[in-house]
Amino acid sequence: MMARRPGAGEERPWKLAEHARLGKGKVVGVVVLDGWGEAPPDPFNCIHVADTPTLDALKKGAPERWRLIKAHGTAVGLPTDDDMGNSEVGHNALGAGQIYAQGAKLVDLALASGKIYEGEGFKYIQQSFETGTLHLIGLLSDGGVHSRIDQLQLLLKGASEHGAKRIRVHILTDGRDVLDGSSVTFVETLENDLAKLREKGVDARIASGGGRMYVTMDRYENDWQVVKRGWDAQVLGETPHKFPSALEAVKKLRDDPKANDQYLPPFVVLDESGKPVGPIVDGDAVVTFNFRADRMVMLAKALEYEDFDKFDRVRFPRIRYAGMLQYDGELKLPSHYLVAPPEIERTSGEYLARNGVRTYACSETVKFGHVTFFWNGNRSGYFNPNLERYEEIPSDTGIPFNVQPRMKAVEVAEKARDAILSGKFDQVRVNIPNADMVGHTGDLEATIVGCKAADEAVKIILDAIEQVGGIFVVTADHGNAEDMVKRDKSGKPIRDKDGNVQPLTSHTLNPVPIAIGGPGLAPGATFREDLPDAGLANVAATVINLHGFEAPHHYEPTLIQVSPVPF
Ligand SMILES: O=C(O)[C@H](O)COP(=O)(O)O
Ligand SMILES: [Mn+2]
Ligand SMILES: [Mn+2]
Repeated sequence: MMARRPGAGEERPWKLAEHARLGKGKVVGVVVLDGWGEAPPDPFNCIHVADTPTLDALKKGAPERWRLIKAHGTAVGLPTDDDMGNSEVGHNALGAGQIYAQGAKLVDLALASGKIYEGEGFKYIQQSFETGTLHLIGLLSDGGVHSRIDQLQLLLKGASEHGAKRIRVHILTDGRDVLDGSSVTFVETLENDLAKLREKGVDARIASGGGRMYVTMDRYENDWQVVKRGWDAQVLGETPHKFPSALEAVKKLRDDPKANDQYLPPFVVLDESGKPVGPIVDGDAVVTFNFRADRMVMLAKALEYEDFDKFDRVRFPRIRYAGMLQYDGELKLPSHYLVAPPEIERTSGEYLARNGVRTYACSETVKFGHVTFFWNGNRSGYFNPNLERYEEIPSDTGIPFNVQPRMKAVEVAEKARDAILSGKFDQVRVNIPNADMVGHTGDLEATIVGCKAADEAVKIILDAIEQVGGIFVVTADHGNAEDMVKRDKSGKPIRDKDGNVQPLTSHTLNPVPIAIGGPGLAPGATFREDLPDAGLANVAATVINLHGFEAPHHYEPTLIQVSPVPF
């Protein structure tokens, strides 16, 4: 159910009413376990296999304070209930307390109605079509987390019908939100579409490519070299790997036994005379066709900012650039975009800041923006710098996360512990990344180690909450590590003729747990039983209650009830 939003003219005070039964002044620890879903026990359920005494105790210890909530599909604003959850929509829902139609859906609607071609962003890039090339850069898969190939197909068709005569696609192979190895089929599909466009007289080709985790799609400024590798291929047309076609590139590069879609090296496609077919030059138009923000912001900065010192761009072409969406509402980046992003407003972070609640948020780099930027409705920065402190622990760079599966979980938890014990904060919020980041590698052994580290991190935080008489909320943003194998329709792992299974690197459709507790929680506070379909968006009202306030009326309802406890 979409939240009821206040209508025009309806008064919308920022001051929150005091909760009738829950007091103020307790420290509330909010832990988001990234990629931690609930699934039946199974050898491919790494959370089940891992030693996780802290989370097990929450589940078994107080059944009236542990439950499951929905974290995928329409419950988090995605187009359908076949869409797995992800960090962006998950943290948006957790922080905003309301369900917004998300980027994937907004782009679907704009493409279906044709409104995308009437908007300012498209009209802006269209000015380059007469003399320049239209470049489309983004993730090539049907994962639906950052982009969708069917949207790219519609955009290619629509752009050519609206005047684009020369189109170059710069692909990023996936293997993370979809199965490893599927890149070959996606490239074949795209090559077919481009061939059809060529038959219609449009000069359309794939110009460059690379694996998303090694080329372009870094996030939160963890490693600018990733973006530079993409820049060299997409803008300069210069990479060590050169091929006559993208299909050949992907097939040949995958021949290396260590290769996978996520980490394919960058390549460019050459024409018959040995020249790159599509470097980006003055007068061209560029669209980054991912709808999701986090892994496009860095490239958007490189494409848009005149002043830029993150790497040597060598050439800074004068282009017309538009994002599929505007990726950062605070930075207004990029300034041109094809589809207006969801206007996520009146988030719990803003309400709490305006009601004097002091907040500390922390994660390591690869998830830092999740508990800050996504949590606050895709808004970077503080609501009130005097009340908020956001701290980032640098993530490991240059290695896949199965190499160091404990990641910085304990370091993040120790920062949270110190913040809890300091007495300076009312809310201490963290994201613990392991189950997700290691789960995405498809390495089961490493994921089990990662889940154990995440459990240890939770214990450190719960111990600190115990010490200060506080309250905890432990939940997750979507599933991942609880199901690590490709299954058939009946749920059985699919085995090839040698008995091997294929690891599932993506998120899942599973619900996630939420647990509340701590010495500061009112004895009569338990989960309600009248909200069987509750999802992540119900968490914000819950957290606001635990700070001693009633939640705003237009929020999804709180998960808790408080019965008076007789003396
Ligand atoms: O960007 C990624 O790492 C994956 O596509 C999605 O993972 P996340 O939604 O947990 O960030
Ligand atoms: Mn996540
Ligand atoms: Mn993930």
